[in-house]
Amino acid sequence: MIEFRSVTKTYPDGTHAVADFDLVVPPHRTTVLVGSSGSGKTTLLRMINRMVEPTSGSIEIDGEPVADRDPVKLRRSIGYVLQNGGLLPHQRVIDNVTTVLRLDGVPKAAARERAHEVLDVVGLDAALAQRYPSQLSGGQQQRVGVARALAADPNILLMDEPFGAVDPIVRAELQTETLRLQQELHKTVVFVTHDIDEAFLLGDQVVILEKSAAVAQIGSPSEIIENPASEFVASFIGVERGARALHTRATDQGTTVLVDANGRTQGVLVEDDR
Ligand SMILES: Nc1ncnc2c1ncn2[C@@H]1O[C@H](COP(=O)(O)OP(=O)(O)OP(=O)(O)O)[C@@H](O)[C@H]1O
Repeated sequence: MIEFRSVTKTYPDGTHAVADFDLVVPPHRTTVLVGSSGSGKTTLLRMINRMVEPTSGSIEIDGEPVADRDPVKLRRSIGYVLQNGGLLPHQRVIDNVTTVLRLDGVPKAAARERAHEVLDVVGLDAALAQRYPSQLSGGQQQRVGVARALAADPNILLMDEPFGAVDPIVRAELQTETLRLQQELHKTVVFVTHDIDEAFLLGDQVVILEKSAAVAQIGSPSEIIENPASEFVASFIGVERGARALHTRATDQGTTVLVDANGRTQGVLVEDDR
């Protein structure tokens, strides 16, 4: 479990990135922080692994303040995936993936074996291990980024807009892959995005943020869609737009279909006991 208690972050230039933030991140689930640009998502994420220090308040992992941990060891114990993969361009894929293991003192052969294992887990062909990052597609680079984050088998995985830089088709593929991985691995994932559809797809718990990381609503996707806490949330999740605003329409065949705000039929209404 990760817990934020009354956390604030004011950058030296006076920007209030985070003001009095509280959150419990449950273990083995995916928590998604979603909000517009500048709402403080990245700052929150980076305070978990001490890449950013809070101005006040505390962050605890399983009851222990991260401030009491050695920052370097803490960082190595937490998986971190960045938007552009964050891969070292002059190192082959295999060496990118083994970096943290080697720093942790794992012998070379064992580290390589583990790297091949995680590359397989994220669905990458073993032949790609010898390539340099620039010889991979954007989607493949992101998979390597995930493999590298998983190599040391951390309990916690931080993902900062990991699919922001790939095209919509690859993005959808990587999202599906993330859901599959999480069903297998049950990590405690904190995922940052500005895309509400991605948040609803991946999040067990979704945290909608306004300016300075003010919490607009926390809940499961169903809870938020069924009961938006404010006008801001309703508008942010697009209650009146697209696929979130479904209307029933009777067809000539006597069935009832659901039609979205653009007039496109999205499905058939089926009565059942669920
Ligand atoms: N090192 C810094 N120095 C000063 N201000 C900063 C620094 N890093 C971030 N900020 C400011 O803090 C606020 C929150 O930034 P942050 O990157 O956490 O937001 P975000 O929600 O992740 O945004 P985005 O989606 O654009 O990445 C912004 O106003 C930003 O300009």
